[in-house]
Amino acid sequence: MTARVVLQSITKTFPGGFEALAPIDLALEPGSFTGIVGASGCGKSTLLRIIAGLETRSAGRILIDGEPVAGPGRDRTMVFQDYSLYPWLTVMQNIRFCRTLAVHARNATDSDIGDATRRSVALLNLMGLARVEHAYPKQLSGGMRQRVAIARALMAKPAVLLMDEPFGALDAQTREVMHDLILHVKSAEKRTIIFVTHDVEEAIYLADRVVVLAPHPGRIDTIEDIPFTARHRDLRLDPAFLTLKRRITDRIRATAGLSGDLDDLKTLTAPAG
Ligand SMILES: Nc1ncnc2c1ncn2[C@@H]1O[C@H](COP(=O)(O)OP(=O)(O)OP(=O)(O)O)[C@@H](O)[C@H]1O
Repeated sequence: MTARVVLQSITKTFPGGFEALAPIDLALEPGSFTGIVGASGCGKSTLLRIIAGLETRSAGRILIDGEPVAGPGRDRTMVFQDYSLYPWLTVMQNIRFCRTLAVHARNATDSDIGDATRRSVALLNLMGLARVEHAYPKQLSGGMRQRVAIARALMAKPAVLLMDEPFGALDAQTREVMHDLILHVKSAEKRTIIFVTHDVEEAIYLADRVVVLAPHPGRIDTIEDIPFTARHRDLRLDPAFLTLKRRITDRIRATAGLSGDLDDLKTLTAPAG
């Protein structure tokens, strides 16, 4: 299950009058993977939270497969940087938690329970967690915890998966493993994915489209279609990849009012002689 997501003139002004988002218009095709990047404070998380229904919008509409949505719904789930797992539950119990509540609330049949069990086992395998099914979050590495959080987010078969800096707290090697895992999830699960990150390289590697937001107020600056069809380790060293990375990084710096790049800075600050 996947969905077309349309943002129509979404704005956000926080109480007190701070304009975080100017009108944002964006259409995301079913099964697409959109990376959102931009300078710190440009409104990436605010936009994602509005799509999730965790933050109110000041104006505009969100359409999921043509239907306007207000507030959170099971069609959209979110993965945060800090895992937000329940420490007193095992890996499997964490993955099943929301589903267990939903099943009890609906006076579930044996068939509902059977479906939920099959789904959680499939996700456990998909995320490479079978070995740690009975472990508690504190016994896991950061990468493993984030796998649990992703599996939990996928449990309800959301049409839209929202990810806010999900790998921001992980070391470089673990991030690379997670990148390939999330691409595997994308091909296995076919969700519409929106992924916020500070890391331009990560956005290009994962996404088929990268949206650059400009700050003050947050608005779309540029949209880059990512032309690479296959992902592999060496892609990050491909000249076309590096050119794209440079172009997006330059846009972010320009929108933040930084004109020179780091090489200029080194030249300027290098000792004379
Ligand atoms: N509850 C709030 N009340 C007032 N201002 C807020 C609130 N939440 C966020 N902001 C402001 O809105 C702007 C956008 O914040 P947001 O967290 O969405 O940016 P971001 O691009 O995700 O930032 P970062 O990259 O640093 O995580 C920032 O200037 C922030 O200070």
